[in-house]
Amino acid sequence: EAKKKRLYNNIKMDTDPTEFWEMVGELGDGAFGKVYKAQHKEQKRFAAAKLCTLEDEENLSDHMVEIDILSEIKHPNIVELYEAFSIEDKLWMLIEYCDGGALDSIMVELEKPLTEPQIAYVCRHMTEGLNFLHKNKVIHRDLKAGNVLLTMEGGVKLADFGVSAKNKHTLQKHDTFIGTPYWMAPELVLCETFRDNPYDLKVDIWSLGITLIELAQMEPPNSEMSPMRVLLKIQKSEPPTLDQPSKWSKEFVEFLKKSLVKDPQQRPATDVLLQHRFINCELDAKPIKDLLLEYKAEVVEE
Ligand SMILES: COc1ccc(Nc2ncnc(-c3cccnc3Nc3cc(NC(=O)c4cccc(C(F)(F)F)c4)ccc3C)n2)cc1
Repeated sequence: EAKKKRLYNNIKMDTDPTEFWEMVGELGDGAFGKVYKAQHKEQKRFAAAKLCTLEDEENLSDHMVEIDILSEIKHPNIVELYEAFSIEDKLWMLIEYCDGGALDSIMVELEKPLTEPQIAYVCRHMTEGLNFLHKNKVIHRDLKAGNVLLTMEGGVKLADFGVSAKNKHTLQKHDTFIGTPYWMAPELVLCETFRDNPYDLKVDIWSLGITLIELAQMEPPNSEMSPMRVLLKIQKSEPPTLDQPSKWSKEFVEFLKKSLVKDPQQRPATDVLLQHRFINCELDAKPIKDLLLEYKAEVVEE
């Protein structure tokens, strides 16, 4: 009963969020349900509001895990949960609104990849966020540019919009859902039934490396292949590399070589990567803020 009590103390029960928040736009209508842009009636701050209609007890507990994680994980490089409401069979989650949007949409809109200074800045903050998640025994499991949000003042926030978001805690029951395979670590591909493996947080280190290649080339490696073919390729091939290594600094090439190691035991943890010279230096927000100004100009033009 205590656990149930704890689970519910992060949620305002039998309260309608529209008492406090005004829905001012729509952000998405995906597998996860409807997502609105909302503004607090008093504080005027913005939020992304996800409405989940609860089918059954099971998916309520799934949403609870997500709320539980986001309630205990407060870090500048992880999206912040402002508050959650439950009313009848509806569950609302209000997340800090990141006005830059997701990194993959920015590259698609601008039709170009990121520059190395932009990649180094994003990589530093993604690694800080991952480090915090891992210290709290949370595995992301679906790291990719589409799950990285930016803010106009240069904030970089890890998010998770995937349906796999529910199975985050290592103690979660085995999830049957396979995440997007392109970013998947070899050991995850090898034995999909892999569970409670001590190195399982190392899967995020591999996906971080794949995400950096995605930021440099707009697509992850093997994106031209079908998801099924990719699973086999990841498992039997050497780790992927940048298409044109000579175009990039040796620090970047070396950072990738470290994160994309097939054996999870040999793959470095986040605290080791944070010491690497590719990201352990003065990183300026300006390149990312310039990228966002370009992006906003582009979007306004349309
Ligand atoms: C289309 O243009 C835009 C412009 C701005 C934004 N900004 C924005 N800012 C914040 N959230 C969102 C968002 C968009 C679509 C769906 N969900 C969004 N946020 C959100 C995220 C979550 N959950 C997580 O991100 C999450 C879940 C589990 C674990 C984790 C993590 F491991 F990262 F901590 C993160 C829950 C509820 C919501 C509303 N979108 C998005 C698209």
